[in-house]
Amino acid sequence: MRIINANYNTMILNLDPKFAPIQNQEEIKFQSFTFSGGEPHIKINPDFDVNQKVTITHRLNSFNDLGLLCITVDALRRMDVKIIDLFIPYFPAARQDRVMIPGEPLSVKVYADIINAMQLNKVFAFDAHSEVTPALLNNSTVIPNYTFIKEVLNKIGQNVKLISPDGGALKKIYKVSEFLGGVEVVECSKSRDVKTGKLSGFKVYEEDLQGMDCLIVDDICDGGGTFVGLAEELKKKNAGKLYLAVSHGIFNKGFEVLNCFDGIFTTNSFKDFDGESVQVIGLDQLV
Ligand SMILES: O=P(O)(O)OC[C@H]1O[C@@H](O)[C@H](O)[C@@H]1O
Repeated sequence: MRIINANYNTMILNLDPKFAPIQNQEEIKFQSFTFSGGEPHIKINPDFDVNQKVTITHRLNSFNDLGLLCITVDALRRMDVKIIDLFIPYFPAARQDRVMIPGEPLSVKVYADIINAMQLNKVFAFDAHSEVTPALLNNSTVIPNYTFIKEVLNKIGQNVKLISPDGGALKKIYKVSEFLGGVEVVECSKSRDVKTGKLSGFKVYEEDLQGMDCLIVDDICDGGGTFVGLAEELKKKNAGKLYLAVSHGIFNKGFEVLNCFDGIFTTNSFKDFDGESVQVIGLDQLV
């Protein structure tokens, strides 16, 4: 999947310069800062041809990040830039894609509505949690996790089974398997207590894994409970080495809780990692 279309001249505006997922493309210079009242501000260097397409790349992990994006698009429009694309590595609130109990928001729609109001040319999102995100977003393209998982297999070897943690992930994992030339998939399911939302159990739909190495593939690792629980079930079925590959690494409980894994892989879509127990495949290698 390529965000840059060779038919256009494209300038990149990396709102988080450390992130820089698109390489070898000319960048627009800017200064951004926060006013003492807390409002974000940006000054874009006008020294570029506004008839080119501008692709903004930005981690939208908070409403402050969204605020900076909104004023950036406004500034570009006022400079007369007509074609603006956006690359969102981790779509915010993508998991809040349904209202479970009255009183909750449909947060993913709130973010999508705000982005739609900017009337962007194209919006790219990396491995959005469910099909709800692209359904709500205008002109959107989801960049799948295929090349990420391919890179992971390049590191751990091809002789693994792909593990889908739950029914929701099944459609995606079969596409990954097809992309990788038919790597075998093991289907699993997880159940939650309806009232508390807590995980209550896992099923692995294979009798005996016979020492085979297993790679669990999912979009997000948050606390890690899903993967620790599933790892226990896989071990009960005689799995060999266990690996975990998640597109978006939140890891809010750290890596100690995940020490049942022989290797953990993620991207820098959500944050950067420094000397931690995870192997990071940067999005600059994947998009
Ligand atoms: O178990 P933790 O890591 O907290 O949550 C991650 C899981 O929760 C889901 O939304 C994700 O798709 C993943 O399956």
